[in-house]
Amino acid sequence: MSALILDGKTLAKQREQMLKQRVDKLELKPVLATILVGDDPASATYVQMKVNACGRVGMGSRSVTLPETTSTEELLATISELNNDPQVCGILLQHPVPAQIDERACFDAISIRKDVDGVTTQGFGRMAMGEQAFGSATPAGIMTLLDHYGIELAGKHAVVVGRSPILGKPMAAMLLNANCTVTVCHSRTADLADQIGRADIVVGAVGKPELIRAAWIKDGAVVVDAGYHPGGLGDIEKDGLESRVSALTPVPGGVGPMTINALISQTLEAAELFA
Ligand SMILES: NC(=O)C1=CN([C@@H]2O[C@H](COP(=O)(O)OP(=O)(O)OC[C@H]3O[C@@H](n4cnc5c(N)ncnc54)[C@H](OP(=O)(O)O)[C@@H]3O)[C@@H](O)[C@H]2O)C=CC1
Ligand SMILES: Nc1nc(=O)c2c([nH]1)NC[C@@H]1CN(c3ccc(C(=O)N[C@@H](CCC(=O)O)C(=O)O)cc3)C=[N+]21
Repeated sequence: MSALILDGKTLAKQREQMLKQRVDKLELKPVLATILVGDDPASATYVQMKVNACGRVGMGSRSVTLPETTSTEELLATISELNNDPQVCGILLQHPVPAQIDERACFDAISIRKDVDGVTTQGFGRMAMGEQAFGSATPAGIMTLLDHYGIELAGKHAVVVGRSPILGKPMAAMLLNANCTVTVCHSRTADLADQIGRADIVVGAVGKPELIRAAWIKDGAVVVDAGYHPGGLGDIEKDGLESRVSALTPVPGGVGPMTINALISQTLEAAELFA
């Protein structure tokens, strides 16, 4: 057996063609506002990738950059301006923000209609309850990828490793909504290897290079790796996996491009729904 490669890079490109056609039909071009606080080079690169993706599908973007010393109040004021700007359809606040800022308060200040990155408490709650909401971009992108490749979810045991507000937790809720039986593991999980060994679907969202060992994963599983570390390593060790699992996301070229695609796709939806 050779694993099906869940090629997010190619799927994101295909979906951009469709998005472009939808953008071209709109009278006003949708604008995504990006907010980058501080000067972390990796964050700046990610934000630039999002801005570039907007450009490729014909959407506009507005990049706000704030200094490392920004206070919560200053960031809240910026968000409030963007909430009130009728040209702006979506707001992305790049995580993480500097430590002096109350990130949760700032995420939650984003208008629910403009929360195209799915970071607000209200958006999370609505998504978890199955109401209309924009999902958190990374797990939403993963769900689109799994759906595109026809990966069956109902009745499957999914093990999500990580419970962060924008990745692990919403991922677990989305898989639950798709009728998986979901286990969520985290840093206090006592028997990670055993939990992973029971998974039909494994999602690595830990942020530690190859913490999840290939040997823990059972034959035929679906392996989704959200991690990305220097040297092209993910959160999941891939040695020997390709010949014995049923499907696998590459790193890079798997989850990352789908995250960006989910963000711009939800920005367009916001424009179509609310502009
Ligand atoms: N491709 C993409 O678009 C994106 C990729 N990422 C990547 O995904 C990964 C996770 O990101 P993010 O969720 O933001 O990270 P966080 O650091 O916010 O969360 C990491 C999670 O992993 C858990 N964890 C840490 N150590 C262990 C351990 N030894 N055993 C089990 N669980 C552990 C933590 O548990 P606890 O809660 O107990 O502390 C926490 O819930 C990173 O590699 C990041 O780069 C992130 C966002 C987008
Ligand atoms: N509010 C918020 N929302 C986010 O969605 C968010 C965030 N903050 N903070 C940081 C993480 C990280 N993130 C990535 C997006 C794309 C790639 C991506 O496309 N990576 C390429 C590789 C890129 C390269 O080569 O450097 C790939 O995996 O193929 C990676 C990581 C979104 N994040």
